Amino acid sequence: MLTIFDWYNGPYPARVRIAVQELNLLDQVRFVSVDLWKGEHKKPEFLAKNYSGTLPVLQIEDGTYIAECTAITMYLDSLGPTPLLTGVTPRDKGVIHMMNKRVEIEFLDAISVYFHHATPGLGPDVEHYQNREWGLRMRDKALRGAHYFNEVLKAQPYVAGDTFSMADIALIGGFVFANIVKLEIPAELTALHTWHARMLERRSVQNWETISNPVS
Ligand SMILES: N[C@@H](CCC(=O)N[C@@H](CS(=O)(=O)O)C(=O)NCC(=O)O)C(=O)O
Repeated sequence: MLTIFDWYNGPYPARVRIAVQELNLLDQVRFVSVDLWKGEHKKPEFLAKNYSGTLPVLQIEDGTYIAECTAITMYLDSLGPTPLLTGVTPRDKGVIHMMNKRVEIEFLDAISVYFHHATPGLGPDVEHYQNREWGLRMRDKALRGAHYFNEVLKAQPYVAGDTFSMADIALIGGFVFANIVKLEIPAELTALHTWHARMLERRSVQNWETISNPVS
C-alpha cells in the first residue's frame, strides 16, 4: 500500500491526486491528512519525512519518502507497463519534463509565492516572513505565464504536445491555485480557457478533492 501525506484541497496535492486516478492506482493508495493550516507540515515529525516541509509526500512500501509532485508522478507512472503521463520516447520525456517545469516556474510556483507573500496565506502562525512586493511581482509573472501558455495551446491540444501529460496536470494545479487566490485569468486567453474546459471534463479532474478517505 502506498501512503500519500497531503491536504485534501491543496493545488499541489491536486496534481498527485489527479495522477493517481489517471494511472488507476487509487485502490493502492491511502491518504493521511497533514493540516497545513495548523502548521503540521512544519513540525519536526513531518520535516523528517520532507526536509522542505511541503505537501504532498509519498511513502512507498520500503518506507522511502518521495516529495515533490514531479518526482511522485514519475514514480507512480513507472509502476505501470508503459508511461502514460511522463513520456515514452526520449524526445517526449524531455519535452514533457521541460513543459512541466516551465508550468511550475512561469505559473504555478509564481502563484504560490503570491499566495504566501501578498495575501494572508496560511496565516501568521505559518507565514513567518512575507514580502508583499515580491508576491505582487510573482503574481504579474504568473499572468505573463498565462499569456505564454495561451500561445502554446493555440498551436497544440495539450501543454507538451499532442497527448495529455504530467505538464497538463501541473497547469491544472495552477488553475486550482489561481481560483484559491482569486487571480483572474484574462478572458481573452481563449485557447487557455478552452483547454481548461476540456481538462474539467476528465473524471480525475472533477473529483480529486473527494477521493481521499483520510486516515488522520
Ligand atoms: N515543489 C513542491 C511544492 C509543494 C507545495 O508548495 N505544497 C503546498 C501544499 S498546497 O499549498 O498546494 O496545499 C505546501 O506544502 N504549502 C505549505 C507551505 O508552503 O507552507 C512540489 O512540487 O511538491
